[in-house]
Amino acid sequence: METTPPLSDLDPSSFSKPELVKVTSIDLNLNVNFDKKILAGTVLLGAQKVDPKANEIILDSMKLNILSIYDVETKQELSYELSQNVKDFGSKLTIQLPKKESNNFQIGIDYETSPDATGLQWLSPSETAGHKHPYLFSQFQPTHARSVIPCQDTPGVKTPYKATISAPQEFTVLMSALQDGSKTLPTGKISHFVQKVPMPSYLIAIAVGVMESRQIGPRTTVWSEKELIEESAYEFANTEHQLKTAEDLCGPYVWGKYDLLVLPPSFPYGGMENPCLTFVTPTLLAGDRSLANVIAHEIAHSWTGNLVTNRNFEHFWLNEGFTVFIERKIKGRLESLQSQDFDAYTHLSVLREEVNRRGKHTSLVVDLKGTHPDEAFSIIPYEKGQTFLRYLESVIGGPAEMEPFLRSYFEQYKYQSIDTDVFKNYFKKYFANKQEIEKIDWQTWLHAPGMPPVVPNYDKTLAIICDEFFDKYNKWDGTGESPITSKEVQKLMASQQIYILQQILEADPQPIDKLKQLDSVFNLDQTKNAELLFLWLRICLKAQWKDKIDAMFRWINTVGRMKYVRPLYRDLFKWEFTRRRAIENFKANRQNMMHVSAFTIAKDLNIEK
Ligand SMILES: CC/C=C\C/C=C\C[C@@H](O)/C=C/C=C/C=C\[C@@H](O)CCCC(=O)O
Ligand SMILES: [Zn+2]
Repeated sequence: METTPPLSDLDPSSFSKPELVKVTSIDLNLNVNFDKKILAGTVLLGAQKVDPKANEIILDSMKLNILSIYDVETKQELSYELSQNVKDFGSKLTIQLPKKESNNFQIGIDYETSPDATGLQWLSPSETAGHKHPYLFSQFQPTHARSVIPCQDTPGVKTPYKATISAPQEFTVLMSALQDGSKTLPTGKISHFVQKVPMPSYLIAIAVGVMESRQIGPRTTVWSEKELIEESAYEFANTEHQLKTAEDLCGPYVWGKYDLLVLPPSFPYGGMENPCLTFVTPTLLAGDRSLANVIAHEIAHSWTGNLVTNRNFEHFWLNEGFTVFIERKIKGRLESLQSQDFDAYTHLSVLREEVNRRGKHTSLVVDLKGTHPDEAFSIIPYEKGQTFLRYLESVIGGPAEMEPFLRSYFEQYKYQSIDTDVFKNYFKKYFANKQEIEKIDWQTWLHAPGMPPVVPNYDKTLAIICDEFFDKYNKWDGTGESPITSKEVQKLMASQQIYILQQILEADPQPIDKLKQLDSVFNLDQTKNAELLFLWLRICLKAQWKDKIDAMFRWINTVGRMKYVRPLYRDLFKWEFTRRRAIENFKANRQNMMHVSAFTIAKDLNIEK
């Protein structure tokens, strides 16, 4: 009986042992039941012995109601054991393999999910924009696929998948796969999907809702509820340009379609790189395309993460650091090198805040034994990871050297899952003729906590303009006219306005009268830009501006994106005046949050279950 967190040599977050018998394909046939909030049906798993002596296959599962397990060929029932549930990691499912000559198996599992499956969010009509129909969406990264599918829930295992999903007639079903036809029957609608490219379980995704769509490019359709479809089509109109630029940088796009799904506001992340169908938060809908860099980020994952995948989440920086690095290169090519460097430079202060908050657990490669990846999640693998790659680029002679290397690395490791040593060795081999690589301190960069040991020499043209604005504002005593005017501010890019607010947030708490002026100059109470609103609310909280508290609670009760909600909850918790209300508000709303948000905010607020 397993009672402690998994401790496999390959993945400390999974019970599975693909080194003995590995899953080679997944074929789902599930019915969506909105009344019971469950998915029910069958999964057929293709499996292959890796160790010829193995006689069982080990899977991950979490709160699944397993009804029967059988050999698909002979229909013979297979005996299995489901271990006790280990908090946050689920249960180990051990299935005896049928005795036969061949090393290949087809195992059928009839099962149902639990209404509180951690990987699914079931929304009531009132939680959607249309207020008429329920909605279902998934978020499987890092380890929540096991709450929906009995599988080897480790990024070390990649498989193709197929799915047949039955849902009520008026609903659209979308998955991280290509659509393979659908038919409407009196009993409901049946949709078929096929994903031929092998991928890890965390990239399987499903959304079911009453939606509309608009084609916005030759390979891109944007989906959302009717209420957001026009805004979404406008906001993401540059997707094909971003995708083409990414192909120039990284090589051919192998996934066929690149669709976008704009989810209801409770979606916990900015975006999730589900293949063929990126999921995004509606907080990207700024009205001026200023937050569409998140789409470039998700596009970049089509190579970094989805094609070349971290072997387990201790090497998450291989997914995210590379993705931010490519995302900024896309921006560099589409806008300017100054914008590319501005993004990298200004995110150093976001990185610094997180490094200071987390202290010692801030290395690039992390130890996840006994720690759930959702708990370890932070901006560090993103920003420290991209800083490392930018440093490596400068050491080997710049983009003209680094970009061909990146293409070669993607080509070499596509469809595989790798760890940091694989990358390091490939880099060293590729640049073996360059003496400069001897000076790279791999140990410090990869394994030491803290800020990056070297900060690249970024172009600061766009940042200097912001520094001047900040200095004028900071030196101002708050009397008379504001030294910065709305006319001047409107001429700045949204990212520059964001950076100015970031600096104000980092400075000492501001007098409220000065903040009133700042509000009117930046038009902050009216802004549609969620980044600006987020920083504005934090600045107001830091100033202990009591009149703003109700607005803050209203926002954190509608928006689920953790990037915003977690720091705001932490700030509200820090101030004694709002602490109790923050805890009570969280307790009253946690059942409407996705599992990952409730799990991490509870930890931020020191609340045990
Ligand atoms: C050092 C980190 C170690 C382990 C973390 C592993 C997995 C992280 C897991 O919690 C899931 C992450 C999913 C991320 C999805 C999208 C993000 O890129 C969004 C970033 C924040 C945002 O923009 O809202
Ligand atoms: Zn990412």
